[in-house]
Amino acid sequence: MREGLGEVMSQSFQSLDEFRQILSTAASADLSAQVAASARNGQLTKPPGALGRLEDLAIWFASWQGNAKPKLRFPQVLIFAGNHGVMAQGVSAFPAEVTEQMVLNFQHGGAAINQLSRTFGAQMAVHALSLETPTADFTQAPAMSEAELLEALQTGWNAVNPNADLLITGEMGIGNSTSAAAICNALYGGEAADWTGRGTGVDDAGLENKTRVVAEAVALHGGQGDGLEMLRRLGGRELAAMAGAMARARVERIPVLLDGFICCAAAATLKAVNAKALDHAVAGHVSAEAAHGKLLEQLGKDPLLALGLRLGEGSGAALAIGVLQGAIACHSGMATFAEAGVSDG
Ligand SMILES: O=C(O)c1ccc[n+]([C@@H]2O[C@H](COP(=O)([O-])O)[C@@H](O)[C@H]2O)c1
Ligand SMILES: Cc1cc2nc[nH]c2cc1C
Repeated sequence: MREGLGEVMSQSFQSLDEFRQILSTAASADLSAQVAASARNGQLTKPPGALGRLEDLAIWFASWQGNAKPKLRFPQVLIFAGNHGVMAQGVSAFPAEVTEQMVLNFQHGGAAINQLSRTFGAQMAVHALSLETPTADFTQAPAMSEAELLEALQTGWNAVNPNADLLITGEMGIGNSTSAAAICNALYGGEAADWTGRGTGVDDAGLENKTRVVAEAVALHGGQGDGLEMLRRLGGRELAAMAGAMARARVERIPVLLDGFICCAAAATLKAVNAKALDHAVAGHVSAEAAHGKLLEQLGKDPLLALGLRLGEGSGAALAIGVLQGAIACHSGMATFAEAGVSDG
C-alpha cells in the first residue's frame, strides 16, 4: 500500500542534479500486488484473456497502487500553460495571446478538458507559468536558463496531490508542438521533417517553415546534454512542469495516463534520463499530430485510444480514464469462479 511511504518519497529537489538523482532512485511497482492481481485475474468469471487489454491495464494499475483489488477514486488532471519565444519564427496557426485567453477559459470552465474532467470524476487545476515572460527563441539560444527549468519542474512537482490515485498532465502553449518536435528530433535523430507536424493547423508553407525551425534548433542544441538539458534548451515551461509532475507521480507510485504529442515529448525527456522513469505511465491515446505514433513507439507505449484528437489539454488521456475505470471495475468487482459457482474451463 502507498500509506507509510509518504515522507521520504515526496522529498523535493533544489537542483537539477538532485532531480536526476531522485528520478533514478525511485521505487518500482509493488511486485507482490502485481502477482496477486494476476492470480485474481485468472480466477475471474470469464474465459482467460476475454477482457483483452483491460486485464493488463488492471494488473498494471494494481501494481502501482500496491493493491490486488485496486480502486480508482481520485484522478487528478493538471493543466500547465507556457509561452514560447520560438513564436517569433511564425510557427503556429494561432497567435501567442491564445495561451492566456485559454487559461481564462479553463478557469471559467469553458474548455473541452473541463467537460471531460467532470465527466470522468477528475479534479482539475490549471497552472499558468510566467506567461508574461516567454521562453527564449531556441533557434537563437537555450529556451530556458537552469534556474527557469528548475522552477518549472518544481511547479509541476508541487502541483501533484500525493493522495491522488491517477495523474494526467495536460498543456496549453501556442507554439509548443515545435518545441516537442525539436525535443524528439534531438533525442531520437532522423530528419526534422520526421518529427514536425501541423500542430494547431499550419498550411503547407507553414509546415515547411516549421520544419526549417526544428532543423535549425536541433543543429544548435542537439547532442549538447542529456534529456533534461534538451528540455531546458528546446522545451518550454509547461513541458518542464509536466515532466516535474510525472516525476513526482513516479516517486509517489501514482499511475499516469499520457496525453498527446507535447505531453509525451516532455515524458520522453525523463525516459532519456532514466530508462524506468515512465514505468508508471500508460499512453491514453495517439493524437492526430503526425509524429505522435512514432514517439509512442520510441517510448514503448501502445495507446489505449485512437480517436483523431489533436487538442492537447490532457483531453485524450482524460477520455482514457473511462477505459481504466472499466478495467478496474471488472477486475475488483467481478466474482471468481469459486464465488459464483461457475465451472471453469
Ligand atoms: O496533444 C497533441 O497531440 C496536440 C497536437 C496539436 C496541437 N496541440 C495543442 O495545440 C497547441 C500547439 O500547437 P501549435 O500549432 O501552436 O504548436 C498547444 O496548445 C497544444 O495543446 C496538441
Ligand atoms: C483554441 C485552442 C485551444 C487549445 N487547447 C489546447 N491547445 C489549444 C490551441 C487552441 C488554438
